[in-house]
Amino acid sequence: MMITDVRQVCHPEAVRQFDTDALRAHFLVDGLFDPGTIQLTYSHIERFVIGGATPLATPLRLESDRATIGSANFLDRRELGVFNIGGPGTVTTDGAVHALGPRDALYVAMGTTDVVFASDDPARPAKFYLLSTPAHARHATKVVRAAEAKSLVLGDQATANRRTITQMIHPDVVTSCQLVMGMTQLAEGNIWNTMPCHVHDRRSEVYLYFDVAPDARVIHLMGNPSETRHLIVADGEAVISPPWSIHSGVGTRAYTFIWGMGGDNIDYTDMDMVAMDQLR
Ligand SMILES: O=C[C@H](O)[C@@H](O)CC(=O)C(=O)O
Ligand SMILES: [Zn+2]
Repeated sequence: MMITDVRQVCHPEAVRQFDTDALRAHFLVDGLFDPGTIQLTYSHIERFVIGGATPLATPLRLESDRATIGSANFLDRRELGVFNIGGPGTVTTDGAVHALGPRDALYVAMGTTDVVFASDDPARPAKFYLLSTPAHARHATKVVRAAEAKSLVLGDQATANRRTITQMIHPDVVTSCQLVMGMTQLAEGNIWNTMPCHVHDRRSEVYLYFDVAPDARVIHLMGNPSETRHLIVADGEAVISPPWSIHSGVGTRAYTFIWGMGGDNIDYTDMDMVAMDQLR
């Protein structure tokens, strides 16, 4: 499988000059859930691979790309987080079948040679969101059900950011090398995700927005706190957040997103809050 979408690292001083098309070309990832395909984007930010697998009647196998990944199997030196945002399906890792219902996740260990995605019903396909980072130790492959993960309810209706944060690939739930992932669901009538916002220069992050109604959008905020930019994001689209960037968003109505991080530590709370008067 050839990975044709490769994103380079951008210096924040360069990003200041980007127009809308350039910002989207560098930081927005769309087309992830093209039915019957696996889509992969390689980012030199944290060497994330961001992907979607949407199997129909034929199961789909995750293959490496020697030129991009540099190893025979995709996970020879990587770990993988899989979140199912579609109908029920299975992920088979080296012959072990893991059933993933809607919103369930799977941590896949480094060194797994064979990963196959399937849908239970092609008429209601599973949609597997994939996020992979380099890894240097093998930890156990583990299914994480949303109901069994760690949940936090944050924010208030008055500030329109009442939301449930479910920490799924998190040190209290599953052991990983550097990958930390979870899901944040906005309560009905709430639209802001993380605001006041933060940066964490030690780690980069990717947001995948979903449960976005066809006629709704999320205005994703990025950039240096004093030099913000925005991306208008539709359902099933992801945004790469460099280490120097804020990552926050406001929807035209409630939505859900999966956040995933890689970098220098796995401490979810390691964030540098940005004071409101620093934002421009
Ligand atoms: O570093 C942590 C991440 O930015 C997210 O987990 C934030 C988030 O889900 C939220 O506030 O709604
Ligand atoms: Zn963050």
